[in-house]
Formats: sequence, C-alpha cells, structure tokens
Amino acid sequence: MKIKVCGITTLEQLHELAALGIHYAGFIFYPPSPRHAERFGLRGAQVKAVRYPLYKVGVFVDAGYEEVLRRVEEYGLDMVQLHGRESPWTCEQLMPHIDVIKALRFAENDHVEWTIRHYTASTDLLLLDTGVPAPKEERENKALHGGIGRRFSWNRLRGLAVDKPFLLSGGIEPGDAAYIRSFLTDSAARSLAGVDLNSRFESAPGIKDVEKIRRFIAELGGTQ
Ligand SMILES: O=C(O)c1ccccc1NCC(=O)[C@H](O)[C@H](O)COP(=O)(O)O
Repeated sequence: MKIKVCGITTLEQLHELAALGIHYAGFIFYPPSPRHAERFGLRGAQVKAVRYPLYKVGVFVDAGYEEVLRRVEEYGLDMVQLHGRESPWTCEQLMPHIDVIKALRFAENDHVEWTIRHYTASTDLLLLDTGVPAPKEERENKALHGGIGRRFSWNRLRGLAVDKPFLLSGGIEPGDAAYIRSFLTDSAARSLAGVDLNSRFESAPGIKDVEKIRRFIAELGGTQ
C-alpha cells in the first residue's frame, strides 16, 4: 500500500514524512488553496535540492501547459497531479514530459466506471476523490476543488474492473485503516496502488500532524 501525503508546505514536514517512508509528497500549486506551497514560504530551489526516496508531486487545477512545466523544472517535480477539469487530451500532452496523475472527483450522480474508462489511456495513475455537489456558494469558493475532507461512497467502486492503478482519496481519516483493509478484498482493489492523506491529518490547514500519519501507516500495516 503506497502512501501519498498531500499539501506539504514546509521542508521540516517533508523531512519528517520522508522518514516515515511515504511514497508521494504532494505540493499544491493552486493559490486559493490554504495549502498552497508558497503560502508558507516554501521555495522551488529548496524542494529541488532535497533528495528523498519518494516522488515529489505538483498538484494543479486547470493550469496551463507552460505553467505546469515551469513548476516541474523549478521544484524538481517527479509527477504532476491534475485536479481540475483537464481533458484526456490535456493529460496526453503532458505525458511525454512528466508522469501524470489525473484526479477524478465523484459527486453523487456521476458515472464512476465511464469516467474512469475515459481517462485510462491518458494518465499514468488515477486519484479517485470526492466531488462536491456544487450548490452556488460552493462553486464560487474555488478552493473546494480538493482537500475538502469529505468521502465519496467507496462502495461505488466495488466490483468494478479498474484498468489503471489508482490512489484512493477524499476525506480519509484516522480510524479508516480497518475499512481500507476490508476494501482490499474487493475486485476493484486489484488496481489500488495506495491512499492519499490530506486535511483529516492536519492540526491546521497546511500543517500536517505527522504523529497521526505515523499511527495510521502503522495501522495499515506499514509502507512497502
Ligand atoms: O488540498 C487542497 O487544498 C487542494 C486544493 C485544490 C486542489 C487539490 C487539493 N488537494 C489535492 C489532493 O489530492 C487532496 O489530498 C484530495 O483532494 C483529498 O483531500 P481530503 O478531502 O482533505 O482528504
């Protein structure tokens, strides 16, 4: 089970999380987010200079091609996560340059299987997250693109043949380890690469509670 921790904002936290053996470290490049990498003074040259055995992932929301590749260079990113309404074609344009995670966000009536199939050939890894139903006031708060701490019904994945490795995401919290382990018995879990941890493992937005993450990883059975 791979672990991605998203919304890292300081080098100290990157260092502590690397020591826990996490596989993916997410840095958010979306200014309205309370976890925006630069909000806490994090700079590209610092991130680029540190070497840990993990993937540095830049998270973008409908950013332009040039902006994404500029950040890849500046921060020494290994992967990008596209968390907005990027089309399969947009993902394909980036794939020759950098590994792409496409985040798919499911609201109640979205067709999970069809949406996944649409992106299978156009991404290296999927991240399945919760979409908000989008009443007017939520639509207007753009920061609600991710990190909202809400879960979509994982039961909607049960029985599906997912033809691409995926990270399970969306409001995962301390105490979910047993449920995630039980999900491993489902056929959809054949493609489950790991889990994505974010707002439910923070003491404040952008500040990860490393001890909570350490305990959760232990409950999951450790990192491999
Ligand atoms: O975390 C954010 O603030 C964020 C804002 C805009 C786009 C993406 C964002 N996070 C990306 C992630 O991959 C999150 O970890 C994912 O949405 C799950 O977060 P949570 O619901 O807090 O578990």
